[in-house]
Amino acid sequence: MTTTLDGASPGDLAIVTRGLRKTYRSVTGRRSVAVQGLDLDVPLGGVHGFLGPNGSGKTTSIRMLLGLIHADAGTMNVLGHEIPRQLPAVIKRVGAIVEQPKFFPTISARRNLEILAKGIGAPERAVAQVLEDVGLTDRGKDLFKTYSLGMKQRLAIAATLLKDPDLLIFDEPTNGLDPAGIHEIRETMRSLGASGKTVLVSSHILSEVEHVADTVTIIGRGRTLAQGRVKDLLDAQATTTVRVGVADPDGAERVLREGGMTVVRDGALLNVTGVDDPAEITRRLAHHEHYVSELVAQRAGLEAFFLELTAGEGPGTAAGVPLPSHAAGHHAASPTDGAPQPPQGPPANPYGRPTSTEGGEA
Ligand SMILES: Nc1ncnc2c1ncn2[C@@H]1O[C@H](COP(=O)(O)OP(=O)(O)OP(=O)(O)O)[C@@H](O)[C@H]1O
Repeated sequence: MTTTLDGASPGDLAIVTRGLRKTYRSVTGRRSVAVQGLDLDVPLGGVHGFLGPNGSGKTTSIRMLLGLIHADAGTMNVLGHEIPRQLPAVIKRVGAIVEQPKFFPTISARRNLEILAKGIGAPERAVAQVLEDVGLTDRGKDLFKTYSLGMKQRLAIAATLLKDPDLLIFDEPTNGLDPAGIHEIRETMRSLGASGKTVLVSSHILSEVEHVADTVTIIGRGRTLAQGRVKDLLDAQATTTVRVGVADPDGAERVLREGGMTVVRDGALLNVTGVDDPAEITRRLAHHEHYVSELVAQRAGLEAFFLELTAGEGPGTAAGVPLPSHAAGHHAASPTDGAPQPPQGPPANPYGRPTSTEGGEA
């Protein structure tokens, strides 16, 4: 199924892929489809989350977009240029962190950037600017080896900014960081998106996308499951749980069940689903002389939506799941190969790693 960002015209999009496909072949000759018909629409400006379980094809897709590996089929367009044919014309406008960049540990962060700037032909004045962009101006003189992991990652982002790119692509940029480091990177991504750049950030961490991204593409098994504005995807969720506190939870539970609602007990509290309007709960309980002391409607988060969408979409599964009718979307390079595989049962852990990652391009 194809989902595209609602109302977006090609001129509004930083990245467009259609039917993108990549198969890997393992050393034993086994083929596995890493990306199977990915449709990706990334709007210009802002942060776009590229969300999927481990092994769902995010890195492979990004590598194809950056011309690091070949696609088997499909089309890619980055900033209006056909990839890979017109890659040389656009690559200067793209900054990416796909693997950890190497810095010299015993020289300062600033000096590292100066060396890099010289190497890529960026003006020297860009160094001060990018240090400021990632909030490292005050620590620029410090040796790289004294940096925390979060600061190292921010320096990596600063390096991608030297060319003043329009499009930034970060593959799992917060991996391995502690909460403070994650916070730093999120802030940096948000401010880059707010400054008008397009940031594509891949993640298997739902809260990352929920907190940072304006729009999101959710993938499973190398295919687009849903795309859209994060807010729209959340707003469209039907499942609302209402948390209810009453003096007599047993009696209230009975009354609500008789009314066709689903009730799950949480100690003295009741978690109620299966009701369109929470007011219906208070009405029904009051009618039976149960008076509500607490009532909180809790919308399921992106996490619940993601788990619902990707159920049965663990590595290797070809089965699809229905998309929400509103689903729309948008944005992203060493992989292997494969042919379509028959649907398999849902994995015990939707975030489980694939059992085999060996292989090369088919
Ligand atoms: N070089 C390779 N050779 C063979 N198979 C590969 C290779 N690279 C990736 N794969 C397989 O392709 C599938 C997609 O992997 P990919 O790394 O693109 O997913 P991902 O969504 O980025 O996962 P993660 O979040 O774990 O990084 C996986 O099943 C993976 O094992």
